[in-house]
Amino acid sequence: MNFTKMHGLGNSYIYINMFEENIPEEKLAETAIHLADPNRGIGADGMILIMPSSSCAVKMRVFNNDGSEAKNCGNGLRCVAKYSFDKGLVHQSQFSIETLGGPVQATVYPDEQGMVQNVTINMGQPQLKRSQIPMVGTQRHDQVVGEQLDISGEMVEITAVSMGNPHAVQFVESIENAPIMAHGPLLEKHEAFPDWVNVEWVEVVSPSELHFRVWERGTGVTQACGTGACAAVVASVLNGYSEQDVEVTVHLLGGDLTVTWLSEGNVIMTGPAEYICTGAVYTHS
Ligand SMILES: N[C@H](CCC[C@H](N)C(=O)O)C(=O)O
Repeated sequence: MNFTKMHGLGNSYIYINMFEENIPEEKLAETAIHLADPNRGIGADGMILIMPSSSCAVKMRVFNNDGSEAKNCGNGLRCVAKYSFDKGLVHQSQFSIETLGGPVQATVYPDEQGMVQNVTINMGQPQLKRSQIPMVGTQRHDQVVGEQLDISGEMVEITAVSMGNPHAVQFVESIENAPIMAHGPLLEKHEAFPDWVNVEWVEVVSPSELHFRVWERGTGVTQACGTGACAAVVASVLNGYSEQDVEVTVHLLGGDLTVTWLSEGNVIMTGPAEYICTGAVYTHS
């Protein structure tokens, strides 16, 4: 089976062009685990399928390296957009991409050689209701902003945002001291999140500049999380650290994204998308 490995700020996935390849539905999870395995496969944060769509130009499906499927992936969307334009799956520089979390709008910026370096994705509106995260619990408010959560006897304060996939954002004084390895796994599978959750820590530099780290659901620590960066900016506005219609630079481990939460509702994310390699991989029959 042919593949293309790509990354967005070091968040890498094995991309399969399903216009040319086929993986049976019941084999998708195990194939993602195999391809992402650095010892027995290729090595990446997961697998992303680029598929025909009946409603958009192309469709994206995302699988973490534990085989779980996610409804959205910001770094993946930028790479899907680049691949689709470069390989002629689409012929305009603006087009729609179907995700399990709903359609998004991509804009690619080809350079003089016609190759795409940067991509903007209109991610649509964040979901903020407790039931939309989803999050369970007996709290009164329908939005989860600065809510206390008990993780093995330690209280943390989280703001929950869905970008099609769930995120729990914490604001910390110093990103360097964020307890990522200690708290990440505990929060990822916390009973308050029936579908588990992506966990982010944010240090506010200014209303237009954030430091960001992430423990991803189904993967663990990654270099970058595009939907997480969007969730972090939305949470920063909800907590009064930033404002809508202000372009925020988010410093992730793997590099920077710019994110704006427009007052009309949509979240706009811009950043790079890069090829690593292409090849053929042996898959178990
Ligand atoms: N781990 C995520 C999927 C990948 C999202 C991330 N890599 C991004 O760039 O948004 C989840 O289970 O919701």
